[in-house]
Amino acid sequence: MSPTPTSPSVETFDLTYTFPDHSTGVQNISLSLPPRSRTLLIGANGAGKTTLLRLLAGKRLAPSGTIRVSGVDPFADGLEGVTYLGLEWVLNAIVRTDIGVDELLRSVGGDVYPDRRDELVQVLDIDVANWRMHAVSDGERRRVQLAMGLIRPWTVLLLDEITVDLDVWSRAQFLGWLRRETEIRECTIVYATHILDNLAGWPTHLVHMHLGGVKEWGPTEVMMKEIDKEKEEDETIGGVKQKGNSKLGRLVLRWLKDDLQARGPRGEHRRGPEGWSYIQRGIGGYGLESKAGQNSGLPKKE
Ligand SMILES: Nc1ncnc2c1ncn2[C@@H]1O[C@H](COP(=O)(O)OP(=O)(O)OP(=O)(O)O)[C@@H](O)[C@H]1O
Repeated sequence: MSPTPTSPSVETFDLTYTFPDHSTGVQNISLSLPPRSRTLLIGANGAGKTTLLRLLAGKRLAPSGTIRVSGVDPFADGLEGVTYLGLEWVLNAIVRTDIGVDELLRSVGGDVYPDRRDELVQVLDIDVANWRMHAVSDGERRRVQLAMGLIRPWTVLLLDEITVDLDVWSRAQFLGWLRRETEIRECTIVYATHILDNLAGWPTHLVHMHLGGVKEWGPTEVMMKEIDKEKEEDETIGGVKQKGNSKLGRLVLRWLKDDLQARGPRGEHRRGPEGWSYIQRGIGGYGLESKAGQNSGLPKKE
């Protein structure tokens, strides 16, 4: 018999995951995100956000005792109520076929939860009567997909950036709806995103990931303290003056800049007495040096 889920908290205990090719996906992650929290996972490309979300969703096997979602192991117990919306869900072929939105929403429980269906249709501005899925824009298709994924009431929602196609207004409406969900019922959200528009004031918690680990995490107001004290600076990044960014935006830019400096350039080439060598700078191979450059199309010894 599967255990009875408790309140929707998300916890990891010194969680480390190694891919089948022996590279490290995430390492030594300990988090405790309370029920009704809205957590943003922040980190550069390759920091480990998707890997962590997939582990939380029970889609990858974590070492026993390292994850508890609503008090149970999501892989072993296949917890009801956990919704994971990520790339594989977005790529589902059905949403490109000649099918009407009404039929599609019915197929995922629209008639069982009519109030939620109507609310999502309104928030996401979906034309149920006229849209056919083979003839809608990318953003329109994404809105229908979001409605499909969210109609059934979830207790833990794991979102891997899937709002990229939404226009700014629709995304703001959608984020507001997610926020209300955590305010009116017992549910929890973990959201990995690079897009910080309209997110100021949204997250209750921030998790900063770097090279598969969590560098820092905690309630947003604690994490923002450092930036709250500062005067807005005119920092220039990529030749553009960064005036006007939200405090959250400034904090994240600083984190990513520090992370990049700490990691160093990818695949740095170094020329030694025996020719070019290649310094691997990934999670699994940080700082390891090999002679890959000699046979790999990298610059050759002159
Ligand atoms: N199936 C896999 N096998 C081996 N390594 C993988 C696999 N999937 C991802 N990785 C590696 O694990 C690391 C973390 O990847 P992950 O997709 O979790 O990053 P991310 O933070 O979600 O990045 P992004 O912001 O680009 O989506 C990367 O270095 C990636 O190359």
